[in-house]
Amino acid sequence: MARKFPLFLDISDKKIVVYGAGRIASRRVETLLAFTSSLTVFAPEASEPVQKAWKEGRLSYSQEAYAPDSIPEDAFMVLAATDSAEVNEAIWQECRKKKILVNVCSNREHCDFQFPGVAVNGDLVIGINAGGSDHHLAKTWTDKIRKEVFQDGYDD
Ligand SMILES: C[C@@]1(CC(=O)O)C2=NC(=C\c3[nH]c(c(CCC(=O)O)c3CC(=O)O)Cc3[nH]c(c(CC(=O)O)c3CCC(=O)O)/C=C3\N/C(=C\2)[C@@H](CCC(=O)O)[C@]3(C)CC(=O)O)/[C@H]1CCC(=O)O
Ligand SMILES: NC(=O)c1ccc[n+]([C@@H]2O[C@H](COP(=O)([O-])OP(=O)(O)OC[C@H]3O[C@@H](n4cnc5c(N)ncnc54)[C@H](O)[C@@H]3O)[C@@H](O)[C@H]2O)c1
Repeated sequence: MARKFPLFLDISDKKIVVYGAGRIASRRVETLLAFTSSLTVFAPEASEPVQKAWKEGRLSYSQEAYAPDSIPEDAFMVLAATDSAEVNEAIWQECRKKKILVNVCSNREHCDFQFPGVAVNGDLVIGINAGGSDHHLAKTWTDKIRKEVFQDGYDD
């Protein structure tokens, strides 16, 4: 796979739609909430952290499964993160048709962009990507960098 270019986007006022609210979607929602409050989550069942964020008014949540041809035309970015590869593929197809940026967590070939490991501390934002072929490498470096960022990282 081609090496990916890190792009630091202002997504604070962009509409982002996430399908799924399980382990993977919740991890990604938590990351995104550090950058935007314009997030809508669709899933029949939502994890505790997603429900909590919803009750706190930090995101919108609809307890609905993905329905064909329902993705908002004005969505800037969509994450297909359900536990059904078929549903994720259908979301991918619809986004391609509507020219919406899409990430499919179950198929790295169907990602306009890959979701990075992220470490944030104030204005410092570090995104990690290992190309998609070694998820453990991405996780190892994300864990390492997060530790560094939260220690006194300014000492040399
Ligand atoms: C960085 C991070 C961000 C995040 O997810 O938040 C991330 N994956 C993380 C962890 C992780 N991923 C997987 C496991 C279980 C591994 C195991 O058990 O062996 C673990 C470990 C865990 O979860 O602990 C499995 C997996 N991952 C992908 C597929 C599908 C495929 O490869 O086709 C499958 C098989 C699913 C299945 O079996 O169906 C695909 C992608 N995962 C990506 C990102 C994208 C770029 C990756 C890169 O940089 O190289 C990419 C390519 C596309 C995308 O989704 O954007 C996060 C680490 C940071 C953190 O932990 O915070
Ligand atoms: N990219 C990654 O880093 C990574 C890592 C591990 C697994 N995965 C992939 O992620 C998928 C999801 O894993 P998980 O652990 O989050 O699953 P999970 O079982 O914790 O959550 C699944 C979620 O999908 C929702 N859902 C199911 N059908 C839906 C539909 N039709 N419309 C909307 N939402 C729907 C459920 O309500 C639930 O919220 C796995 O199947 C695997 O393919 C990706």
